[in-house]
Amino acid sequence: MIRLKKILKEGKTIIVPIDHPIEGYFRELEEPRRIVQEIIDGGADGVLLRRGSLAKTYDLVAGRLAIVYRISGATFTSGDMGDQRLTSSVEESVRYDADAIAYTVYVAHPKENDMYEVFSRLVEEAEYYGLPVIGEVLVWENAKVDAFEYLRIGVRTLGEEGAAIVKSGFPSDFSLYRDLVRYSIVPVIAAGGPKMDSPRKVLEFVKAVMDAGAVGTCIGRNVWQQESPSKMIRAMKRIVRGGASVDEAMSELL
Ligand SMILES: O=C[C@H](O)COP(=O)(O)O
Repeated sequence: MIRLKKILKEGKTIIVPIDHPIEGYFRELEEPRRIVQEIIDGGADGVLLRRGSLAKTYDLVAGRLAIVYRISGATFTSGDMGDQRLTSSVEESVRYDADAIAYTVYVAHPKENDMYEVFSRLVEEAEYYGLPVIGEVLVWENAKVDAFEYLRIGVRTLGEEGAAIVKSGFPSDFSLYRDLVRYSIVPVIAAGGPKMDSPRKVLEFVKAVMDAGAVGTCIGRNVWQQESPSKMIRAMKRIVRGGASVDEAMSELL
């Protein structure tokens, strides 16, 4: 699969998502071109984005970053981020030259099975075009469940249903993350989350997920909410691609 190789170069990847505006107001995303240029300068492998930001930045992205086209979403203002709907199609993704599509399933949500059904249909359709599907699994925030077990089952289910890569959230007990990755039958990349206390914490997190067997990261806010997103990406790359220590990677932030 040529498209997948553009994303998983030598088996590792750094994808930076900027698909957030549906989920709230983010000052840093006021100028998508500025952030995309930072992502390119940092040397990331791909950018994950929606229709509007892609249209605004296509000339920058083309030939420089793999396009991971986000085709699911739920608005923050709807009050239920877990109620993911399809926002595009395989056909449009191919027309936009996407290298992969990304779809999210919220496990423990009352509509979980509907989301899996849509996911499976997308895989079936995307396979025809050689378009990899990245499945994301998150636990619905209103569910009172054992997040680890739900994530582990979700990660495996997405792989069983044909995800090329699974992007996963984390159990609160991080030591269980390795077990979650081990149960997956496809490569796992780490989701990010709200901004951490310091750049070092971000790099410690990247180191921990790589040590636990992830093949890369799909981290947004903790990249583009830094003073220099491109430097942060370079530091992350030292760990993801070079196996550097956190201290070594920190030198990129000076
Ligand atoms: O698709 C990815 C999400 O928008 C998460 O990004 P984040 O690292 O800011 O949580």
